[in-house]
Parts: sequence; structure tokens; C-alpha cells
Amino acid sequence: MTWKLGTRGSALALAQSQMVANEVQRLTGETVELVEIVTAGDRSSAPVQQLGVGVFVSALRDALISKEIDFAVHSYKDLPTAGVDGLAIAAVPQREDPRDALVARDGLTLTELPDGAVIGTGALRRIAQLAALGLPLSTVPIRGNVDTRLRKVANRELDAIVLARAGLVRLGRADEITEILDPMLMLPAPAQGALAVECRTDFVELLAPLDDRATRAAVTAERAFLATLEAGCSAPVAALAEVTEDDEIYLRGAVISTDGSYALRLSRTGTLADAEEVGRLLAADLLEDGADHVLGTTA
Ligand SMILES: NCc1[nH]cc(CCC(=O)O)c1CC(=O)O
Repeated sequence: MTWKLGTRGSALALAQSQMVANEVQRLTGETVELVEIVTAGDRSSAPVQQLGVGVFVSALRDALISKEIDFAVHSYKDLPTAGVDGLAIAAVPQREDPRDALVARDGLTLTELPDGAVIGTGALRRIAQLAALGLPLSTVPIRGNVDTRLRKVANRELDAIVLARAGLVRLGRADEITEILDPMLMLPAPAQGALAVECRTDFVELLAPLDDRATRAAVTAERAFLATLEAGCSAPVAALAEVTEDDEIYLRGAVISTDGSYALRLSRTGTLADAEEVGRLLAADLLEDGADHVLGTTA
């Protein structure tokens, strides 16, 4: 039997899905076929904030439930925190670099960009953290696939863009990065750089060999942090968990107002086994410090 892997048709989705397909074939000996699924997010060119979370995933989930496909690969950071009955995340493969990256004209770094430089990014988390740096830069919304975005720098429509380094690596275009942004300045989105392999519950055990326990724990902590804050706060949220060799987890989290004038940043440590609790507790710490008021300044 050939296993069917559902994927979006973008170059990044295809690259990610092909990597996972190769891993599945290597680890299980099964044959995997890619099946392209068009999602509402691919059909629309509206800003992602207007479309809402989940626009890229619901068509894939429908195809899983109807058995058109056996499993799907998502960029984990694009998955809504709520799961779906009958489906499960069977594996979280080893994470790619979670950091954000700057691609600027003429090889420039953030501090080398001239006064008035224009940076393309639509993500509130990135807009807020760039604003919090207090540099004489402005941001404009940008959408489209990675290739389209990179072209806007190459043809000088924009001075720079900010992207997830992981996407550029997977597309073989990491050499266009002019600065990797330190998480001290630009904390990534929860689960950035990680993939989620989703399937019906009857398929879970077959895909378990792909799971990387350190990545799963890191993502569990980051997403528990996000889910807890979503209840009380809708300001831009950033989080990054790092796992040490002796199974310690170090989670950093931030909530930033969109104009960058308020930024709350805290961290917590715990054990790998307590990943979920570390995330929830860090969110509680931030809420106690007024994370919900940071939201108030955003609205
Ligand atoms: N929101 C879009 C998105 N979803 C996943 C990635 C690629 C990186 C990843 O897997 O986290 C990107 C592009 C980007 O943020 O630059």
C-alpha cells in the first residue's frame, strides 16, 4: 500500500512534505505519494490576520477525515492551538533553526539600514518587536510566498524583509540572509521552525518513529504558553523553548504591544516531562505582570 501525504502546493509546503516523505520511507520502508490540496489560504490574497487562523489547515484536515490522504505535514506555527476530534499530531520531527532572519538589500544588517528604511512584514509579532527596538525604521505589510517576498528586496521595492530562517533553509535560500536575528531582539513565534505530522488516530503508531522528543517538548511548552495567553490576551505573543542535554527546558516568552511601547519578557525553566506546565506557568507569570493590559494598548 502507498501512503498518501497531503500537502499544500507552495514551494515551501512541497519541500517540507518531500523531506518528511523521504524520512517516512527511510524509517518505515513504506512508499509515500504526495497529494496536493488547495486551501482557502492559498486561494485568497487577503492579509492572513483577516483570514484568521486555520485557513491553511482546514482543507488538509477535511482530506484526512475523508481518507483522501493518510497524513499531512503542517508548519507547526500555523496550526491553531485547538486540536480536532479523530486527528492527532503523530510526530514532531527534529526542528530546523527557529530564529527569524533579516534579508536586506546590499548585505545590510538591522542597525546598518539607513533612517527611513522600509521593512516588509505582516506579522504583528515581528512589527511589534521591530518597533520596540526604537530604530528609525518603518514596516509595511507583505504577503505571498517566500520567493515573492525575496524578490521585493532584490528589485528594491523594499529595503528589507523579516522571515523565518527555517523556511529559507528548507528552500535552499539561506545564503540570502544578511542577519540572523538574536532571540533577545526578535523572539520567534511559538513552534516556529517545527513541523507537525498530523493523521487520523488509527495511523498514529505508524508515524511515531519520526518523532523527536526534544522538539516535541519544546513545542509543547511554547504552545501551552500561547494557548494560556490566548484566553486572556490577544497581543502579539512570542516564545522559544530550548532543551539542554540533561533534559532541562528553558522557555522564554514575550508579549509586546503592536506599537512596541510595552514589552513583557520573562523566562522559566523546568524538566522535559513538565513541558506543558512550564508553558502554562510562564503565561500565568506574564498575565500577573499585566499581559492583558498590553493587549489594551494594542486594540
Ligand atoms: N507564517 C508563514 C510561515 N509559516 C511557516 C513558515 C516557515 C518557517 C516555519 O516552519 O516556521 C512561514 C514563513 C515565515 O514566517 O517566514
